[in-house]
Amino acid sequence: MNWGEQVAARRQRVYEQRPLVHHITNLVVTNLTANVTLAIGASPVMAYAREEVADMARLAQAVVLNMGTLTGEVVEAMLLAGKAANKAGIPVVFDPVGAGATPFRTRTAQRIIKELHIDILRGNASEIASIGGFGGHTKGVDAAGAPARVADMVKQVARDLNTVVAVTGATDYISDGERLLAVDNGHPLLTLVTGTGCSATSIIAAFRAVEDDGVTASTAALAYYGLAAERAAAASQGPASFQVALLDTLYNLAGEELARGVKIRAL
Ligand SMILES: Nc1ncnc2c1ncn2[C@@H]1O[C@H](COP(=O)(O)OP(=O)(O)O)[C@@H](O)[C@H]1O
Ligand SMILES: Cc1ncsc1CCOP(=O)(O)O
Ligand SMILES: [Mg+2]
Repeated sequence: MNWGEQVAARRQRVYEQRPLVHHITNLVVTNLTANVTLAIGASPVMAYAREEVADMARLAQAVVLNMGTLTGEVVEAMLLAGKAANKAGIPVVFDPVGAGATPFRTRTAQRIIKELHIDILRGNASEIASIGGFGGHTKGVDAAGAPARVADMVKQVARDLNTVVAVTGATDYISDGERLLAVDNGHPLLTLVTGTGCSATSIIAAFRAVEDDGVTASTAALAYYGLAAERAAAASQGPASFQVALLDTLYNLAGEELARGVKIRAL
């Protein structure tokens, strides 16, 4: 099977299996990421209370931990959910939003990675640079300083942390420390809608729920998402119509059309 066919097959699996994705996410993107998860055929649930996060995580087929609007209570909830998921063998996908911007965020990202088994770490280049000790700085939640050779950094951080790392940007890079893949799909309008990185993480989690290999799941999810963005941009006048078109395109994009449009390179 070529990459295009593999992407279409994973997208079809999500649609058929409708995995439940438990999110502990941020106040900004809660609605968008729930709708993105529904549009691709999966099922979102957002639950934050320390009293229930472990139970909810055990019901899910994947867990998203997203530290976008962090509080002390959210950190405790993420650790409880993550530990329950780890114990039950449910994949955990971590989005370290804003790591490198403040000491609290950087410290929390390190703590989550240390105390939990993270299946996939997805962030922008400066968030991952900060976690991996590659310097750089994060401007709020947006990528700012990052090393020149992002691809090398991704592979090195994946190796150091013994996990799958997916770094997004104009080109996305995915590695488990051995394999290294690049995805060239995407559109600059994605940077003008808040929550599009968080949505990438949600789609990766849904794909990981139906695909045990984290590199394949992340690569397929990002190619599908990036191609949907290209198609949506072609039918949009600006960020607002783009956000609406993106949900519609994610819902409709599948099969041959998806398989033909993906741009994936092995490095
Ligand atoms: N300049 C760009 N051109 C095309 N696609 C992009 C560009 N920048 C980011 N993307 C895409 O936008 C999505 C969100 O990525 P990114 O902006 O890096 O995340 P975050 O919002 O967490 O910083 C990803 O799917 C990525 O491929
Ligand atoms: C703007 C903002 N502030 C805290 S979380 C958040 C959303 C970040 O979403 P994304 O990383 O997907 O752009
Ligand atoms: Mg982000």
